[in-house]
Amino acid sequence: MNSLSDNHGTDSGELDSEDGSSCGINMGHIFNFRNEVEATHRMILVQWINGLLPSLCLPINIMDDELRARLSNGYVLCQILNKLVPGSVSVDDFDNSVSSQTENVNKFLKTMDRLGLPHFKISDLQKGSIKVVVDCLLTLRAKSLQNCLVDKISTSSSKSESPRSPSRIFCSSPSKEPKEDQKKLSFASKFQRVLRGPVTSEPSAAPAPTHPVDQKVQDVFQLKGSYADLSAAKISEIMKSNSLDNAPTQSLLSLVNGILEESIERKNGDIPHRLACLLRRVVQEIERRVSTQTEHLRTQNNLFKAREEKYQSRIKVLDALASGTKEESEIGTSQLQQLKTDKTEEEEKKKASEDVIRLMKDQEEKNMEISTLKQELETTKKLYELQRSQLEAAAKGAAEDVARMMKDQDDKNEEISRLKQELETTIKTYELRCSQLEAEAKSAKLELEHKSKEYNHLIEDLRNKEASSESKYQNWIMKKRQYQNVVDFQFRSLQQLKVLWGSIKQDITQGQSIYSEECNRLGVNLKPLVDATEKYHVVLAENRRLFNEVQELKGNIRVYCRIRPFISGQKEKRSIVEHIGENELVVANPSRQGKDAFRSFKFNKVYGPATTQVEVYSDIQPFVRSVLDGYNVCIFAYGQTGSGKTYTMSGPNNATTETLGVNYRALNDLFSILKSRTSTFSYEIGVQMVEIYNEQVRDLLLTDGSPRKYPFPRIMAN
Ligand SMILES: Nc1ncnc2c1ncn2[C@@H]1O[C@H](COP(=O)(O)OP(=O)(O)OP(=O)(O)O)[C@@H](O)[C@H]1O
Repeated sequence: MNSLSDNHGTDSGELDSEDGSSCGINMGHIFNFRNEVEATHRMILVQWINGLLPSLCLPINIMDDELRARLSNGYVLCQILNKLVPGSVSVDDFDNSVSSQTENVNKFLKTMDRLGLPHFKISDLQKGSIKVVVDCLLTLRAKSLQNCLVDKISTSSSKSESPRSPSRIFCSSPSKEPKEDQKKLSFASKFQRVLRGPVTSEPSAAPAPTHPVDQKVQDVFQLKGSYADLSAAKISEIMKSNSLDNAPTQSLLSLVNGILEESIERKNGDIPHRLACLLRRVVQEIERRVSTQTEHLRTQNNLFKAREEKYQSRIKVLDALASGTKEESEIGTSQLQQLKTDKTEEEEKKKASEDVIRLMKDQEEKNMEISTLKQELETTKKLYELQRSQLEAAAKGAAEDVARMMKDQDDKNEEISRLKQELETTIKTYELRCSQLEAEAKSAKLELEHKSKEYNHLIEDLRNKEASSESKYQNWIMKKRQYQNVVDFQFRSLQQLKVLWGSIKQDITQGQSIYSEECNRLGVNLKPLVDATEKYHVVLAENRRLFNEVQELKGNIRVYCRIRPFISGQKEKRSIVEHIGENELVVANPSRQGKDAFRSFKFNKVYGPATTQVEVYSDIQPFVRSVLDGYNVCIFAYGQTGSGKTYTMSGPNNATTETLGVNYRALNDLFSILKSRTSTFSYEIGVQMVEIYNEQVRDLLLTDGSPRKYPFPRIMAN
């Protein structure tokens, strides 16, 4: 790409597609086109900066990163402003520190803001879009070029403009040097007038150039000397013609740069009026071309976007069709292959047309083609508008179809995924169930085999049992016969027993009659015995009566006296017993003399110290029998302490059969006689034990809490 006009012609040719449905432009070409435009803008900017600051020597094909590096310190930006309006920005010596660079950039941006020019952000200069920076500087360039020309024109044509009129926007600080301050104000005024000037250039409607004038323009472009030497008539002739319209943009830029460089080299900043007019005309032409091409590029860009969207939608449709059923996939694949083939052919065609167009690039024919292309461009524009509307409608419909198909496809995919999940779940469940059933079948099979074996064993057992049952049956038959024989034998024996029982019964009957006869005979014999027994009881009662009468005759109250022996520790000398008789006891009274020195006492019987317990009880025993015959008997001992009462009645401690006292012996006799009379008499025996002490009678057997002292609640009297 050598110039803007070249781009214009080339791109217009490329955008002429065969029809709206199959345009042969790919996305890579669109991006290349954009990059080429941006590269062109960068080249214009670099040329402009190199013109202002020749010492920089920026390469014409500078890349974004390098341009960013050169501008990021802000020093170059401030230098550009100072070059356009000297002293507008105060810049210190170049300092590589970040703060100094940021300060320089801020100064530049503030100045741009004061001038009402578009500016960028510091971040754009550091890592953002360099395009924003380039556009800003190109705007500054365009403004400065156009309005400086206007200023020059107005300055040269009318020297009456007041130097005091400019705004004080650039006077950030009061200057101590009046001349310098006045100079700054003058340039600020010029710049402000520049900003107030027309921005858009008037479109050129010139007809095709005539050949002689074009030759003059070529001469101007190829001028090696000073532009100031150009005659006013020549410039006027160029201005009046439309030769500038057909001139290459690069040539126009070279013309402008040449005039500006010459003006700078002359250092007085003055540009002849005619050159200023020429410059303005050239700049207007350049701006018109830039504007036209920008609009054209925007249109093409939109067209490319529409076609891109269309292709994207078609690709999506084909992808959707490809992801559908197998047949649709094959059809979509074939269509996609066909489309790719078409695209390849179109690309080849496009490359071929590019080659043809490049070969047909001729500087002489280019001017003619531009006018033709303009008309074609208009036609193409209309066609493109029409196609775009059609494509937009088709794209909209296709987008809706695609959206609907995609939605359907999504629904189908969701349904398929859901069905797949259900199928997987069912398969897993089926497999699990199959495994369970297999396991159950295996276990059932094993169980059946086990049961079959058991049944076989049972059948074997049953067969064995059947055999044994048969043998048992035979045994039972044999036993039955044996039992039958036994029963027959027993029946015969029973018959014999019956016969025997009859004979025995007869014998018993005979025995009974004999027994009754004997009983009668015994009764007859027993009667004298009964009479004798009755007589015996009478005799016995008489005997008891006589016995008790004897006892009464002996005396109802009998007093016996027992003299105990000396016990260990007692001295025999001190005994007062002088004589012990059968019924008499004589004791001495040492306090008396004469016949009163001895006293004699009479008793039923007197027992001496050597008398045994048996001898004492022998005189008491008859009273025990009287008790059982119904007489009241009382036996009690009387005497002073230690005289031997307890010994006589109970016996000593650890008494033996020989030494037992009267009480034990009386009870033994009592129960003995009672036992002998059991067949004839019934007795009830009760026991009461009392104590008489200090004329108080106490019941010693009461344990129920009732008072022990006499009178007692119940005294059993037998
Ligand atoms: N006939 C006897 N032969 C041998 N020892 C006897 C005889 N009579 C009593 N004694 C002895 O004399 C002591 C006193 O006897 P015992 O306790 O019977 O007297 P007591 O009259 O019951 O006295 P208390 O009135 O004080 O109870 C006892 O040691 C007892 O063994």
